[in-house]
Amino acid sequence: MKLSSKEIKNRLSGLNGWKEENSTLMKTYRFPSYMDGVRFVERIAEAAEEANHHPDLLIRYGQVEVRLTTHDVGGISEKDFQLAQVIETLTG
Ligand SMILES: C[C@H](O)[C@H](O)[C@H]1CNC2=NC(N)=NC(=O)C2=N1
Repeated sequence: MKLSSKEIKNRLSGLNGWKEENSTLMKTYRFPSYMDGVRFVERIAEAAEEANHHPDLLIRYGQVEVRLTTHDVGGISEKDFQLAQVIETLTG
């Protein structure tokens, strides 16, 4: 269930701006306003509920940090990459 570092490296090349840090996928998204970031977080939360897979989210002024890891397996799994792909579609 946990992906190897080789698999993670390969999968990361298909994602824009994501990186691995301490067995977590992470990306920082930037927004013109604080509320744009909040609205982005709301869209992520809906997708997370849909997937039953939940990221850690940090809302800052003008940016949102998204961190994904699979607690059940203690590392990065397929679910993390799947949700990252979905999150990439939510920025528009
Ligand atoms: C029972 C278990 O908590 C659920 O299957 C889901 C909920 N959301 C989750 N989110 C994340 N990031 N990791 C999990 O292991 C996870 N488990």
